[in-house]
Amino acid sequence: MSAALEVTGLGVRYGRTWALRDCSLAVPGGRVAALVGPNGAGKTTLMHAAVGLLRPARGSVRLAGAAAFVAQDKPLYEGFTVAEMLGFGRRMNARWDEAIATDRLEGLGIALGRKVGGLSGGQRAQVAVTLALACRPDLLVLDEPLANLDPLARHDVMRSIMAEVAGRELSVLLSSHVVSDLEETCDWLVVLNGGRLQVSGDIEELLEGHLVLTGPDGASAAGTHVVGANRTGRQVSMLVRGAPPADPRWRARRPGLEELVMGYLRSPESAALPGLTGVGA
Ligand SMILES: Nc1ncnc2c1ncn2[C@@H]1O[C@H](COP(=O)(O)OP(=O)(O)OP(=O)(O)O)[C@@H](O)[C@H]1O
Repeated sequence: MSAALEVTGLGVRYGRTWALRDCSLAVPGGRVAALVGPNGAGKTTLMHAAVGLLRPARGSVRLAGAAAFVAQDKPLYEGFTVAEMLGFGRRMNARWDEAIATDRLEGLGIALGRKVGGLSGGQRAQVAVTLALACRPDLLVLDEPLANLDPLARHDVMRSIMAEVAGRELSVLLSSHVVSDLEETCDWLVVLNGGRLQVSGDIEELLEGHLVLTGPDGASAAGTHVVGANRTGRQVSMLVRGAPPADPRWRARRPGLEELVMGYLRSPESAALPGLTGVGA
């Protein structure tokens, strides 16, 4: 399948400060891509550039179709009813599909007559996602859709997004600070750190292409690519890419998604991008 989103040599700056530099990535169609990184990494900036809300200083963005964007603060009119929000969406979007919106809200048990201001955080997130889906996007871009939601609501929102991806030709790019929320749902990982792209790839291939090694300080790491290392007393724990080193004192296991992300974020100079050995595109 061709790329749902292709970003080439992207550079964005606010005044004199570069928020994104030399960012190139491609998210294949039909994927749910997680965009993670610390505060100020450039996630919102990348999303804004992807959906055309800002013009990059350098590089280009290519989308396979139409994109819909849900901003971080889920802008909804407090005084409107849900039905009035749908009316607003209908008037603003030529591609609007009313049945998508009403069926989804009915399935979620959100009555059209409810005032937006009286909805819970989870219900507001669901209404915002519904408004975006009713525009029949090919790419749904969600900036921290799970922020301020309790664990149950986070799970419900992610599960409902998964159901949409399974039911139609849709790709999703969503940012989050809580990596554990993404593990079940996302199959593509993009890590940004300090305005630079560190990781872009298929999550399964990334996890299979890395190992966590633990062993005594002084064990040789020759023959492997070290992403980052942690020392506790005389023990060393390392995230490595590719084959394990020959030294038999190492114990090796596969990393979890959070360990992989943390390993890269702690070592901003490391990168796992298509074309590097041991990492799938
Ligand atoms: N409108 C703006 N004017 C000036 N600087 C900005 C503006 N928007 C973002 N920045 C800066 O650009 C950098 C990237 O910001 P961005 O909001 O894209 O990061 P983020 O990864 O989404 O952060 P967070 O996780 O905190 O939402 C930061 O250093 C931020 O201060």
